[in-house]
Amino acid sequence: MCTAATYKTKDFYFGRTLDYEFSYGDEITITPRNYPFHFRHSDKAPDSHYAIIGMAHVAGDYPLYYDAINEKGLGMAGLNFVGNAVYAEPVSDKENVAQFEFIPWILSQCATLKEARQRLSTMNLTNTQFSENFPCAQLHWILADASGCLVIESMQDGLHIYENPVGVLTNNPPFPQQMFQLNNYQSLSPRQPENTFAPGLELQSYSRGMGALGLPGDLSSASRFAKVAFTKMNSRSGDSELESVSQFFHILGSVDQQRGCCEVAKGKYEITLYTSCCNTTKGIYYYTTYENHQINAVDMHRENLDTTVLIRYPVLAKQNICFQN
Ligand SMILES: C[C@H](CCC(=O)NCCS(=O)(=O)O)[C@H]1CC[C@H]2[C@@H]3[C@H](O)C[C@@H]4C[C@H](O)CC[C@]4(C)[C@H]3C[C@H](O)[C@]12C
Repeated sequence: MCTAATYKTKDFYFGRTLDYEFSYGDEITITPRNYPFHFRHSDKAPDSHYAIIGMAHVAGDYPLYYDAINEKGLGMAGLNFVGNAVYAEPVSDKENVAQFEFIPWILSQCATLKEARQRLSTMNLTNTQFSENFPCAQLHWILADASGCLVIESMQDGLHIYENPVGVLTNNPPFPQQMFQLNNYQSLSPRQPENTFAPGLELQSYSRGMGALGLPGDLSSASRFAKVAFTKMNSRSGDSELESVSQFFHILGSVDQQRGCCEVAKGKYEITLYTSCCNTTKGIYYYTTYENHQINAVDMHRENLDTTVLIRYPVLAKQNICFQN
C-alpha cells in the first residue's frame, strides 16, 4: 500500500509513503536540465528540459522515478493499482509514452498542471517494458501543483483523468469509488459530537476526539484514503518551513505501516519503507525511512542543474539518536 498527499501553507508540499515488503534499491536522484532523455517512442531527445528531483531506482543510467517534483513546482507519484491498471499498445495518432517514463515525461516538459492537462489530452500510455527484468508496474498516478490535483488511471476502458479535490491518493479501488466512499463519513468532525442519537436519551462525550469516531484505522487502501483525507483536510499548522514539513510528516504518519500488521506472505510484512515530503516551491526533497525517523533532505538548487549527468544521493537509513547527556 502507499499513500500520497498534497499540503498547502505558504509553499506547496507534495509527498508519499512507499509501503512494500522489499526495496528495489532507491536513491534520491536529480535529473539535471541537460540529461538526455531518449523517450522510448520518440526519435528526438529534447535539448534541454526542466530539472527533476525525486526517489528513483537508477537502471543503466536511467532514473525510474517513483515520485518526484520539477523545478517549476509540479509533483507526480505512482502508486500501486494492481488488477485495474491496463496500458495500451502504441498507436500512430497520439504521443506514445511508456508507463515507466510517465513521470519524467510530464515533469521534464510541463511547468504547470495546466500544461500537463494539455499534454495528457494527446498522450497514449503504453505497455512498453523498460527491460526484460522490469515488467510494467501496475500503477495509477497523482499529479499536482499549487493550483490543483489530478489522478490518472489507465484501465481496460481507456485513460481516465480525474480532478482530485481532496489531494490524496492510495491504491484500489479506482478513484471515483474512493471519492464516493467519503460520503459515508460526512458526519465526522474534529469537534465533539452533538447528541442526535434519539430524543430523550442522555449521552455523554466521555473522551476527546469522539467527533471522528467511525473514521477507519485499518491499513486497507480504502480505509487509508478516508483516514488521510480527513487528517489532511482538517490539518492546521503554522506556515514556516519547519512547521509545514513537520505537519506534512504527521499527515502521512496517520497511515504509517508498522512491521507485523500487514502480512503479504508467510512471515513477510509490508511496511512504510520511506515517507517523502517535497517543498515543490523550493525544490527540496525531505524524507524519513522505516528505521530512520530523522528528517533528511536534498535540495536540488544546491546542485549545478545545467549538467548532463544524474546526481544521486543514497537513502540514509541509519537512525541518528541525539543523546542529550
Ligand atoms: C511497489 C511500488 C508501489 C508501492 C505500493 O503502492 N504499494 C502498495 C501495495 S498494494 O497496493 O497493497 O498492492 C512501486 C511504485 C513505483 C514503482 C517503480 C516505478 O514505476 C519505476 C519502475 C517501473 C518498472 O516498470 C518496474 C520497476 C520500477 C522500479 C517500479 C517498481 C515498483 O512497482 C514501484 C517501486
